[in-house]
Amino acid sequence: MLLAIDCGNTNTVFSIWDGETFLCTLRTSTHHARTADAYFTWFSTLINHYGIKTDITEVIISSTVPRVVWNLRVFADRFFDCRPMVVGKPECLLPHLPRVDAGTQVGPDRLVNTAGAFDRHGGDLIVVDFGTATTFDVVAHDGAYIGGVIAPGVNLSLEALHLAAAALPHVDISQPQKVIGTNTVECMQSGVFWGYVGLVREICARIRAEHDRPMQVIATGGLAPLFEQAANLFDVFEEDLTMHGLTVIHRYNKDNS
Ligand SMILES: Nc1ncnc2c1ncn2[C@@H]1O[C@H](COP(=O)(O)OP(=O)(O)O)[C@@H](O)[C@H]1O
Ligand SMILES: CC(C)(COP(=O)(O)O)[C@@H](O)C(=O)NCCC(=O)O
Ligand SMILES: [K+]
Repeated sequence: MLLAIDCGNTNTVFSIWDGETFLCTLRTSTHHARTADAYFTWFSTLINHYGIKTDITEVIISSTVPRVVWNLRVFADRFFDCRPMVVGKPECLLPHLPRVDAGTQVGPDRLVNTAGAFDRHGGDLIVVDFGTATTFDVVAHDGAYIGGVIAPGVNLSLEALHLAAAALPHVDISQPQKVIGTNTVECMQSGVFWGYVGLVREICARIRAEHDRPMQVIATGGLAPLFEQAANLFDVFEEDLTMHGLTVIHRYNKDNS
């Protein structure tokens, strides 16, 4: 069995893949100081709690936070007796090489999303991932990542208002009923929510105009469903896209090693 680990700047997600389905998905906050032993204590507690029978022999990691990789490597080595594949490292092959400026480091999560989306939908895609940042990954007709857009994340934008302005409270995102807010919280939610709808629409339209081939928009990330309900922004929402991409890259490496 494969343990796929997707470490974002806010959360780290672990999924167990038995070759056909994900047996479970577990989420913890990202902390670079968390030790391999701490990961295992947390992981084994939840696995036992859910009564999941696991036989993990392989691990693949994608991390947007370079500092956590060392402890995750120790975790894989100590508890599953394996050397993990780490996306972005030279020894981890990609089905399609990114076409970007020389020397550019593409976020591994974006390479993984590209692989996952191409496997399911073929090429000419915009993958929108609502994480700490909101990323738009452009997938060419042949499956290569060819660039994209990085925008501040939804919660980051709300938090920035709170941190920078003394009178603005911490607010959770939700879809306001109206655009014109009649209290501070509604005004903030309106600015971020409807501002975001506009951001996604405009960026996708401009990518489409530059790309000059028809494109599908695939959305992923915890907050995507909120926007899916509000406006016709995406063709598909796939919660497990990043995890699927990790299984695709893992299989590609097995087949080509
Ligand atoms: N289902 C959800 N509902 C509401 N907020 C969520 C949900 N999933 C994630 N978030 C929030 O969205 C932001 C991005 O989370 P996540 O997608 O885990 O980011 P990353 O991949 O960058 O770690 C965080 O602020 C997180 O708390
Ligand atoms: C843009 C990101 C911060 C998004 O990370 P996330 O929101 O998933 O935590 C990450 O993909 C990253 O660090 N990228 C490196 C720069 C690039 O992709 O061009
Ligand atoms: K992500």
